[in-house]
Amino acid sequence: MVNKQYKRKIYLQDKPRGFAREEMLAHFKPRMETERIYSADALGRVTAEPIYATNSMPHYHASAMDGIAVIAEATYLAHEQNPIQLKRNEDFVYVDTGNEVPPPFNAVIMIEHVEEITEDVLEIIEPASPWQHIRPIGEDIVQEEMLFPQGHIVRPVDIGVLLASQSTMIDVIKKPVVTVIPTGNELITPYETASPGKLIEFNGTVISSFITEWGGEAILSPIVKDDPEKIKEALLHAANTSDVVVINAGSSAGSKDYTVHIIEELGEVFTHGVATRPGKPVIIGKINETIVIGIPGYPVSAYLALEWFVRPLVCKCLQIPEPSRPLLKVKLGRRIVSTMGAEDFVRMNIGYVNGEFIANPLTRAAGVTMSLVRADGLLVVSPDQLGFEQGDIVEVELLKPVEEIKSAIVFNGSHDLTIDLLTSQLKKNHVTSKIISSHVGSMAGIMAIKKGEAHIAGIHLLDPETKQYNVSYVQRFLSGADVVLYPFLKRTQGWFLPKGNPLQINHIKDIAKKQAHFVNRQKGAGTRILLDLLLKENEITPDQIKGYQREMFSHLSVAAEVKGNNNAVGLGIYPAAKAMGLDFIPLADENYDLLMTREFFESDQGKSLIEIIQSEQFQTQVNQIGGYSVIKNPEPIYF
Ligand SMILES: Nc1nc2c(c(=O)[nH]1)N[C@H]1C(S)=C(S)[C@@H](COP(=O)(O)OP(=O)(O)OC[C@H]3O[C@@H](n4cnc5c(N)ncnc54)[C@H](O)[C@@H]3O)O[C@H]1N2
Ligand code: MOO
Repeated sequence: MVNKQYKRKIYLQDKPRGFAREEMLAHFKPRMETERIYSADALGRVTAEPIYATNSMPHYHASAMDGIAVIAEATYLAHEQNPIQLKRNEDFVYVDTGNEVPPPFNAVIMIEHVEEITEDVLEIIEPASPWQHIRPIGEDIVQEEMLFPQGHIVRPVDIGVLLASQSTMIDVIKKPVVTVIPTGNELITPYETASPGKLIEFNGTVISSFITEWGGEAILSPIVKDDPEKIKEALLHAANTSDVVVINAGSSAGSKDYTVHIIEELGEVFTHGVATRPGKPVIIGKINETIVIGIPGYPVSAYLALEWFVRPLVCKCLQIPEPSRPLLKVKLGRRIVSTMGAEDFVRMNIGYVNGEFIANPLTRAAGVTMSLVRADGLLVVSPDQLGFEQGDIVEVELLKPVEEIKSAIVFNGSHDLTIDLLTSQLKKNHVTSKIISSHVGSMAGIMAIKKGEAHIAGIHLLDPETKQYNVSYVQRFLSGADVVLYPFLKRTQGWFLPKGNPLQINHIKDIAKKQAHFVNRQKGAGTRILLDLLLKENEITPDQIKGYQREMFSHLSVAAEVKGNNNAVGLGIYPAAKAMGLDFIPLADENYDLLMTREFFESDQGKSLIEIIQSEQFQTQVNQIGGYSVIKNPEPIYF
């Protein structure tokens, strides 16, 4: 059968997110079904009815101590001058904690308060009051007492109470069924071999995991190809078997983005496009009584849209309020620009430096999943705002616990593989410590220290005049600041070449001559400064270097780029070349040092870091990488 032609839809709406959500919720009539389940399996489930205790706890009078059960009235005359003797089985019985206190006994005396005359005769010198050290029936739970109202989310302690009172089965709200359909001709499973143009399908599993975490029952459909008939079939089946359907990708304006037309054909579409960045191309519609949501393919957009639109539906089904995140006031380390008319969601790194929470935006690219892994918070810029200035105090939604953010060491500047080793060693020695690093290049690292945004910066900046590393830069840019330069590593810089060096590059002049594709680093990176110096020394201008304008942000990304292109060449450190299996021609040894605020250097965290750096274990690990040597017990340089 020939597929019906669907016209490419180019103009998306810019509907306010709140409006789209309310409109969607108004259309959604949850099934309100309940089910009876074992209390032992009820973790995280929502009670459908008030729950009453089936039995009391304790369900008999129980001794609260190890000792003897007595009749209180028979002990009243006991005192130091008038010890009373008690006969076993007549006046007392031995009881342990939790044993029944049998009638007619009505009090317990702790074993350490009795004197043993013989095994069967004891003496006491203090009276017991009625019911002392006894847990009476129902002390904890009384039969028929209401344990939980309806709408209660069952926690581990709640399960204890349910079982203790023999309320072994309870009625809970049925989990809403959410079917997740990943679409796209280009998608393969993570277990297949990847090749250019083939994308690994992971959104489906992430989306399903979110739904499970929120209390829904996720059904992940197999990948559906960009074929209108196949999509229609999958949507119809899902709509018939679910409360909510999430269809991923194909939501935008691409030539194969049919989803919106198909939903329109099978039901109705309320929204196509919301006024948010990212996350704009969202589709919201309905097939019969099932809400269908098309969420954008880009992972960050997808997960945000899922939280905006699918979570409210799950919560509505479960009749629970939507949780909100804690907020934290932070100072902005950088200016944030936002588009007028759209709500902006900016992933933020937050550091606690010099007693202040400083937040900096992470990449805004919607395809960078690591940004969500790394983000400490989310800054929401409302549609009527053009953004914020550096230094503004703003409120961010927290994605991580504030204690974790507060105890993190903020590392900035140039990236080095040994920093990852340092991070893991620190984590091993001090479980509560961690290093969060953003790789912005040496110069930006110096600036971050200057602005109070980082505790440490890794720097390797060659002064073209003195041919010395780092010191003159710190003097120039941080004069008067209370900082310490800790000499850390010597590492080998050199040319990155595809295996076998196909273009036979042996010198910087060869790069220009042979028109090799050079993979450059960003301005301010130490490696870039080295390159610019080499160009100058050899009287080569940047326009003679192909690829000079395009900048990468780390040694590893340069190496990855060189690996993929036989005409490419890059400049960087040996371990990155080794990691990617490239050829490497050494050029120079450089100093990679750690610039720290003096406050951090002298703090306990600073001291443990230095201790790790100077440990034999760490130095052996670093030597094993190759191309490195850690400087042993250097003199810190104060400015
Ligand atoms: N001309 C225009 N192009 C695009 C627009 C636009 O307004 N005009 N919007 C852009 C925005 S914003 C987004 S977001 C995306 C949304 O695209 P789709 O929802 O149609 O998704 P695809 O194009 O199929 O995929 C985009 C991208 O997402 C990743 N992806 C998709 N599915 C999965 C999956 N199951 N697992 C993991 N990753 C997935 C993948 O990287 C795709 O390349 O459109 C822009 N274009
Ligand atoms: O709106 Mo898209 O969802 O930026 O990535």
